[in-house]
Amino acid sequence: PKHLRYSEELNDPEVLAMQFSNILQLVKNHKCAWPFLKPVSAAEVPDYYDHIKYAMDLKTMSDRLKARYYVTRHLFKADMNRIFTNCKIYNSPETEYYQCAEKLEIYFNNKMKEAGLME
Ligand SMILES: COc1cccc2onc(N)c12
Repeated sequence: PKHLRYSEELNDPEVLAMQFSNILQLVKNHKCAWPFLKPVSAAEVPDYYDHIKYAMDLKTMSDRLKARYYVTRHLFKADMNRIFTNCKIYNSPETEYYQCAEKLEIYFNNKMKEAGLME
């Protein structure tokens, strides 16, 4: 029956890539995604890379997706969560950046749950 997700389909890299692509597109289109669309500029934020050793952004994630890097949901989640944790390390809670990270994280987790990728 269609509702049964056979093991190979759950882990099929092609199926996962499609799901990650759909979720990544939705996240990029969220109104709170704007601070995270591209790498933080060292020119605009000179001390950023003194604080943040493992930077991540949504453009880099798109490049990694295209390069077939995301072969498991753990790898995809790890990069997305890095975006949120970096933002909460560098920015204080009352900033728009921090509050965008919180809202985008809730949205991301809901989309992952809807796709059955959050167990
Ligand atoms: C344009 O994004 C930024 C500008 C300035 C500081 C920042 O911390 N985290 C960010 N995404 C960020």
